[in-house]
Amino acid sequence: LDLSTFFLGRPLTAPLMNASGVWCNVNSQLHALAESEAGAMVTKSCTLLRRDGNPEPRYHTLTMGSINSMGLPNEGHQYYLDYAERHDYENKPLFFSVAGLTLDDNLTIVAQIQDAYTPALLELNLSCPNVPGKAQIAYDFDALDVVLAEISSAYSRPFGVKLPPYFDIAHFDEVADILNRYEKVNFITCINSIGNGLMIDMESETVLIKPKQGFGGIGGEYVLPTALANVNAFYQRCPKKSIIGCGGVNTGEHVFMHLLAGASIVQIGTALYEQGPEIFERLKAELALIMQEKGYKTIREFQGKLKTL
Ligand SMILES: O=C(O)c1[nH]c(=O)[nH]c(=O)c1I
Repeated sequence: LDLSTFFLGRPLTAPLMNASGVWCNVNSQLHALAESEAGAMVTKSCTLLRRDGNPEPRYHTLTMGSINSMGLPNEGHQYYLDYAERHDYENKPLFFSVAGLTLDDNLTIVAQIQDAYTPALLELNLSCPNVPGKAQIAYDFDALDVVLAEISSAYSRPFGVKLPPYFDIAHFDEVADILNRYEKVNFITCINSIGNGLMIDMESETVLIKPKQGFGGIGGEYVLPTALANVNAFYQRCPKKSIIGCGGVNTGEHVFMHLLAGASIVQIGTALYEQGPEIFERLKAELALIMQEKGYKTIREFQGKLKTL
């Protein structure tokens, strides 16, 4: 059974990786991912300088997922550049997530990635929902266009964007039109958490997380239908780009659905946070079993081949 899928022309040993922000803040976590069955991995979104992030509690498990308002805690971009220098790229590709607080910060970080000649692939995070006072770039279509134009002219290599979920067909159309004007945008990662949800503790009649009066990004099972829709919407609208699926994956069936909807790689967030990097072995085995039952020898036989009625 060939579980490998191709991404930007390179075969991956498995179509699985972590979602940025989960199990990838510090070297010990990055090392564990490098040693895991994941076919690729991504660093925590970084800012120019180190950040503590929001006050705790800032993550909480929910019955069908998670709520988080981490607030972009990270070790600063140089820390991840240092990791990228040591990473074994023959073992698995590394994605480098960037979420600068300003366009200038993004340009500074991207220039340093460029100068580092690192093989890491840039995943530009345009969808962090949890920095108070910072609206998501990807929900401001003019700002999105400007950022992509600036990064495209400052960065000479292919890169990708991490998008928030959209909920309106007109928005899929408009964002895809913008993305298709940037040929350097080689991949699109859908979705980031569904921003600014709220969950309540019945006993204490209180919110679950401290930042932003309890408002935070929703992940896990709750977001699977929205994630599949965004993967398929951009898969259909951006035929020259690869789609990385993220959102609601906890079983081989969920992985299969993301691949069928058009994803080349599937990222794991909440379930990885809860279960740790052993999850990749389980998901690989579950996907292999599903493929066997369906008579598929390779992922290419069904990838993107979702049928309509
Ligand atoms: O609060 C965070 O650090 C965070 N949390 C998310 O759910 N998505 C993001 O892109 C980020 I940068």
